[in-house]
Amino acid sequence: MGVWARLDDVCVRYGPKIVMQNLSLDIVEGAITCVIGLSGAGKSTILRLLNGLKKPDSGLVTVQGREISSMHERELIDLRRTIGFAFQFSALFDSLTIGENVALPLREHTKMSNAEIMKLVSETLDSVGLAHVEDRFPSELSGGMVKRAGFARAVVTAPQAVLYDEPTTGLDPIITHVLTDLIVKLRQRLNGTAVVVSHDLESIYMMADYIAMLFEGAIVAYGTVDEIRRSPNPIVQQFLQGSEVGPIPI
Ligand SMILES: Nc1ncnc2c1ncn2[C@@H]1O[C@H](COP(=O)(O)OP(=O)(O)OP(=O)(O)O)[C@@H](O)[C@H]1O
Repeated sequence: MGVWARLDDVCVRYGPKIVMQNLSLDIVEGAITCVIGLSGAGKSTILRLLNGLKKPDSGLVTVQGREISSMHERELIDLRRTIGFAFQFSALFDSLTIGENVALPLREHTKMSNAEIMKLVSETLDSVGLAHVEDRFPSELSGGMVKRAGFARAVVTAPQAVLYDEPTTGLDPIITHVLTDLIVKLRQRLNGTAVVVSHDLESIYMMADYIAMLFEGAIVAYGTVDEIRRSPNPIVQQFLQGSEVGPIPI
């Protein structure tokens, strides 16, 4: 199994605060890796490292075999064309229609004609179960539909990898199930890699090929769903059982 991206001995600070210490993690190509952990553990920072939005203070970040931590912005922009990002709150522009929101990456990154763009937008919206909403505005859709539109925008350029930040947070169990299923289907359709930051265990158990658990900026456990569920590590077990993790020495 290939490696899509690798974090190697990465340290990250925000000002004086150390949020990641000597973290190493391989993201397996063609798989769904879920990153779990308590709030503030550094999960979103992992996504930002993977698309070059955050540079590590030390250590290496390699994506598709290229070391990106020392890349210039121009090269990073090229890299980001191959990585879709589904934001936590979808980040759609309220003043643009759903069709125009989904079209944005195509208008920015390709030389496709308007007709080609609108055709692809319509097909992509169809593939996330949102047919015929191109002319509606985000405020006219339900929370679950807005999330789907955010997924459509993340995948419209057929990226090699898609990063999802809390894709199901705040949604009811039925919509959570549908969106989780959609992440699996989109990964298959793109034949690519997905990294999902989530603390929704039901959803993670449904979709994860691999789980990486973060605790205080370090990986405390990594493995398949079964391996993580059977982990003898008390930090993992407390997290899975939903109780607060106390100051356990690691
Ligand atoms: N731009 C920033 N400036 C200062 N501190 C930051 C910044 N971004 C993140 N942090 C801090 O870094 C730590 C890790 O943040 P991160 O967002 O990666 O955590 P997370 O696990 O995704 O949390 P959550 O589940 O709450 O989104 C947190 O303590 C956060 O307060």
